[in-house]
Amino acid sequence: MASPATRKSLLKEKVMDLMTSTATLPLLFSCLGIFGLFRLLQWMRTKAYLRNAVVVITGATSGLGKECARAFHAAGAKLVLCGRNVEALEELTRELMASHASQGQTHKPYTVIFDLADTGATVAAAAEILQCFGYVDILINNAGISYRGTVVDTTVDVDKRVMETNYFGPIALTKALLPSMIKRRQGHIVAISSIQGKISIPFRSAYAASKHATQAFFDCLRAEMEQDEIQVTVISPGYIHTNLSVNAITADGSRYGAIDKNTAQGRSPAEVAQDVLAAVGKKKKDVILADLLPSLAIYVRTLAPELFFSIMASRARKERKAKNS
Ligand SMILES: NC(=O)C1=CN([C@@H]2O[C@H](COP(=O)(O)OP(=O)(O)OC[C@H]3O[C@@H](n4cnc5c(N)ncnc54)[C@H](OP(=O)(O)O)[C@@H]3O)[C@@H](O)[C@H]2O)C=CC1
Ligand SMILES: CCCCCCCCCCCCCCCC(=O)OCC(=O)COP(=O)(O)O
Repeated sequence: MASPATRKSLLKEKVMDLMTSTATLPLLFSCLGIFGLFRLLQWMRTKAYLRNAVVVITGATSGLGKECARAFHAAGAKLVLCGRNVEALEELTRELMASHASQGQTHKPYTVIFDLADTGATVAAAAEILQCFGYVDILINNAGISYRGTVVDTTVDVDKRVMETNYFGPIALTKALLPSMIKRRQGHIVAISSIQGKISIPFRSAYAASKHATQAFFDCLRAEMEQDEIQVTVISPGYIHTNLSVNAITADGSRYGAIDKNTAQGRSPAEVAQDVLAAVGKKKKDVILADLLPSLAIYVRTLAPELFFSIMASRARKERKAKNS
């Protein structure tokens, strides 16, 4: 019997033979060529899909929404920027018009001002949005607020406020824009959810519930819309370095007002916006944009729920202890 060293060198020889044989090399180059060609075609299709597309972005005044506005504008999209803060949207419009980030033609964005927590205003805003370019190709439901608090201390009004902004607002806007998309047999709805739309962590009940509801709603919509050729993409990011925690509301409805360590250490919103652009361009259905641990946590929640629940309970104990000490 050959020694391990001899076996290793025999194997190496065989691999080298195979690699350099007249049949393998052309096959290898053909595979690489086909892969390269496939990537090139995919890149060209993505570019064509986004160029001149009418893209509506909610929550464009800050954080991820603002970065999505920059990314989609540079990709040549026709933007409708939505938010509550007129000055912030006007400033962003000026910045985009002055920017030279795109190599191709860019378009002057429209702005539509409304509060997503007000369903009537949201439905009226949809009509205004449709008037901007006459139709909508891509709606990015990005606006949202977070929350921090214990279930027992939190008033139902706070739960409702979070649900209004993160769930009822986006679904009202989606429902108001869908008929025109269906008529054109063309459209793409994007929901910016969260890892917390897949798993629930302690002291985030209202936020996690709103994001789970978002995931469920848009999963149903995707199935229903297939026959009308409307695309639905749900994107679930991990922590992003934005003002989300600063703007979060607490158990009594007051502003949290601080940037959390996890948020501060989160990904840059510009980077995440590039991932959103790529996911939309490739018409992905469900995308997780997070590190290994949160991604693993989703599998643990499904495959070993008891383990996940005990990890969360211990997390709750630790956080409570840290707060009380
Ligand atoms: N940051 C993170 O760690 C993560 C964020 N996300 C999600 O990303 C999305 C964007 O959040 P992010 O950029 O981080 O946070 P920001 O707080 O920076 O941005 C939130 C945006 O939502 C808008 N908004 C909030 N409430 C309303 C409302 N009632 N009506 C209209 N617009 C409103 C804000 O507008 P205004 O300026 O008027 O307040 C702002 O433009 C959210 O859906 C969030 O859940 C998901 C995972 C992680
Ligand atoms: C044996 C292996 C066990 C592995 C399981 C590990 C479980 C680790 C838990 C990880 C929890 C990750 C939570 C991530 C939360 C997140 O990314 O949220 C994104 C947000 O939406 C942030 O909003 P917030 O307001 O909470 O800042």
